[in-house]
Amino acid sequence: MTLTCASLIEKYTDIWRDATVHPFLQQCQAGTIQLSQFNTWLVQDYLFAVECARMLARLVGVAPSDHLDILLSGLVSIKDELQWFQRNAATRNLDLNTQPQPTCREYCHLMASAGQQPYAVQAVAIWAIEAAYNQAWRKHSPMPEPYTEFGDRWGNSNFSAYVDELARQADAAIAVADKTQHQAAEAFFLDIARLERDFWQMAYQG
Ligand SMILES: Cc1ncc(C[n+]2csc(CCO)c2C)c(N)n1
Repeated sequence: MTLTCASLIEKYTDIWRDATVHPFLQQCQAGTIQLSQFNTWLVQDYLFAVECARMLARLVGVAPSDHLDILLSGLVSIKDELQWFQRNAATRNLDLNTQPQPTCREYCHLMASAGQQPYAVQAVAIWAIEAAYNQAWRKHSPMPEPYTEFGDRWGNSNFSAYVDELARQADAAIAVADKTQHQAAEAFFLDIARLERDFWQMAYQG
């Protein structure tokens, strides 16, 4: 089977479901999530997003020029998103100057390590990270207040279109990559799916 972003989701249906369906999200939707659980997620996801911005910036350094437009639009969104996290944390009196928990730290290390990979592998990895979030929030939408803005941020159709573009670019890069790169891309996909599940679980444990 030709390796594509869609084929990875198809091959690993159960793993992908566990990455995108979790009691944390279900209880946000039911309005029963505890404040400490939600706040843990918010702070740790901010720390994660900072490292994701660095990963995306490294990708800009190695991407073919016709892939830059999409990647740069992602960087602009992250700029906005980091400020949004900061505003949200201030409203909730949360300190963003916090240590990452082990799962967050492991995920950040994985993103840093992607920098040593060829462009095609990095392109699959960034797609998987963004696609997991897009699908997770979409699968649990609509979110009631006060979580509506969170669901809208990552479940909205503009963000879905961005994720589709990332998949298209990753597919184009992987189509001309060798077997070693295919294997590395698949390994990153699996690590990302596992860490997405663990990240929800980390927040759930408060
Ligand atoms: C655990 C976790 N996984 C994926 C994302 C998705 N994501 C990472 S940075 C960013 C900003 C705009 O592209 C988005 C949406 C996340 N936030 N947290």
